[in-house]
Amino acid sequence: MPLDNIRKRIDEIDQQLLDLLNARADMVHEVGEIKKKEGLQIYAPERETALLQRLAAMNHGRLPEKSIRAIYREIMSAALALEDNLTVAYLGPEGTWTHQAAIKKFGHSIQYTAQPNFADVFNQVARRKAHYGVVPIENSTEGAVSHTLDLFVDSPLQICAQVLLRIENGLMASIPREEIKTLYSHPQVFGQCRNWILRHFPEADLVEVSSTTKAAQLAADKAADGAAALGGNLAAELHGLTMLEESIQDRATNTTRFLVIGEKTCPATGNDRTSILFSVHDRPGSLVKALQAFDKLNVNMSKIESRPSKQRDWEYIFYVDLAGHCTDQDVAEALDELEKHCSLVKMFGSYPDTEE
Ligand SMILES: O=C(O)C(=O)C[C@]1(C(=O)O)C=C[C@@H](O)C=C1
Repeated sequence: MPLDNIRKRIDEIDQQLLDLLNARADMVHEVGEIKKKEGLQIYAPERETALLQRLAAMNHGRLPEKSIRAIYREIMSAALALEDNLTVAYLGPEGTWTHQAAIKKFGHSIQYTAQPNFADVFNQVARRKAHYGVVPIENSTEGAVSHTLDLFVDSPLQICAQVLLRIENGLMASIPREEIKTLYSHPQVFGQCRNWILRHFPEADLVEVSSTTKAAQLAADKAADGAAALGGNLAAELHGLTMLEESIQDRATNTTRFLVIGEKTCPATGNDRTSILFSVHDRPGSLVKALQAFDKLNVNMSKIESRPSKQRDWEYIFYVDLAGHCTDQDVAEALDELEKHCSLVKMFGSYPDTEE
């Protein structure tokens, strides 16, 4: 077919697509009205998971699953913006990895509000200034983000979804590599790039700052003093820096898991994860007995962390992730059993155990 004819055909298909997208938007508007009337959550991760799985199974065309997911992420983002002026708080400033994780989960049509620290992300959601919040919880190289864990102890908020993001850090600056004397970055990023720093900049001063975007800003402002930053592409772009070296993290698969927090948790999808915290009585064997609850009911524990309780010295809170949903019979029974051995048990969410 000649090029002009093909383009004419594309124009016709686009017209059909647009009509269909608007027909979908009409239905989404109705869903929004029902949700408002019945006080249901606007964001429905369980529905999104089912929809994406169904589309992947149905798709026999030329488009790869990755592209279908990206297109539908934006279609659902537009839907969320239509149903309500959906607002998501994240650990800012703009350009941080958390910002990128939030966009990966909620797309470009909704509103975002950058917060200066973790506590403010929780507060914005608890005070209903934002519908949801996005915070990092653990990195595959550096481990737990303890600040986030601590905030769950007293928070009424629940986890409703997770996002996994591959973290590719680079060296960015506006000066040549030989002039670099100081490296700015977030402590987690220094941890993720520890060996690379030792190999390439053993003499440099390392200065920890609150975010990679802040680090990029300082690298731009203090270039004359030999400043550079470690962080992602978006932070470099925002502050007009050049990426002098990409992908400098010690592990190529370096990934951070982020959580979406809101007022309610998510219904079961068949592939879920449940996050709880507990503390045990100060008696011999009590931690072992508590953990045996999971073994007894054959519930897989995918993670355990401990943090000081901050109530009494040498008293700890344990954070555990379980495979399954809190409404699954085995998980529910294991939690009942756990309660018998603990001074405190708190469930803070069951959500789809997505791989991205
Ligand atoms: O089905 C819903 O509950 C909707 O709100 C619609 C829709 C969609 O676009 O399909 C939009 C957002 C939700 O997170 C899930 C699905």
